[in-house]
Amino acid sequence: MATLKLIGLGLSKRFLTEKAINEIKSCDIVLFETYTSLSCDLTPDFIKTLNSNLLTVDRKYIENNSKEIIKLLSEKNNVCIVTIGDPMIATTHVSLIVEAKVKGHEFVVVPAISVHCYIMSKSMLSSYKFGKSVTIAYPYGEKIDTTPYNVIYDNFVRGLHTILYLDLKEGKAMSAKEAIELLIEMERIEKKGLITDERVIIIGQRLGCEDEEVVALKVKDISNYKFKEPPHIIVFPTDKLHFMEVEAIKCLMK
Ligand SMILES: C[S@@+](CC[C@H](N)C(=O)[O-])C[C@H]1O[C@@H](n2cnc3c(N)ncnc32)[C@H](O)[C@@H]1O
Repeated sequence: MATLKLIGLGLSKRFLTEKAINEIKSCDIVLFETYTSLSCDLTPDFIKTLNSNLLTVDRKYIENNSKEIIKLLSEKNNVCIVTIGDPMIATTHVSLIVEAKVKGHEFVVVPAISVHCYIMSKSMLSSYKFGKSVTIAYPYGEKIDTTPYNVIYDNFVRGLHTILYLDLKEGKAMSAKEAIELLIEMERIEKKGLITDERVIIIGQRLGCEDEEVVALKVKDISNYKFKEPPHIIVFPTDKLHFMEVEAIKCLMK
């Protein structure tokens, strides 16, 4: 019997906890999954300085190789899967824990600062008023899936804010500008009046890094705004704002 550990790294080196460092050092095998998020400085080379027995793994490895991971555990290796951000927020590794537990292994989850709570905090909006989150994905061929638009709309009319994660596909991270262009396309299809020139959204760029930036912008000003390199995340606020939320957004306006 061995232990499967899901370890969160936080957003950057500055947010790596002592607990995560000690757990990584104690693993027999470290699998660094690099496909659910990205960081300015948490690289495989850096994690190797904590534990040299590291393998960088992609979605295919994690999703198709659960047998390999269970085999490593059966050979009495403590296996650690390390993830940027929190290992359980907007990632899907829980099935590995369930499989390991069924086979008689132990598990440990090491939480970490997630981009989800980081942007909630930096947006200064009421944490009680966030609805379902959604990912804006690159279109599949010509087809634009308007699910994100409808999730935002449902939250919006219920007085709830929406966190928008942006797609990460084959190493390419979607920018806030690309995401807004897709939402404008979705508005052309759905026509519910959600995405207008005057609508204000909040954009977090490179959160947790030295050069992070959180700004509120009107949709009409996005095309001329000089964004930093991704990763980016968006908060789409409802228009049913508390007066203090109105003031908070003014503090972020460019
Ligand atoms: C699917 S979420 C994974 C979240 C991760 N499990 C966590 O808890 O932080 C990844 C997306 O969040 C956003 N993101 C992640 N890190 C970010 C950062 N440091 N700054 C801005 N956005 C970020 C990007 O849109 C990225 O594609």
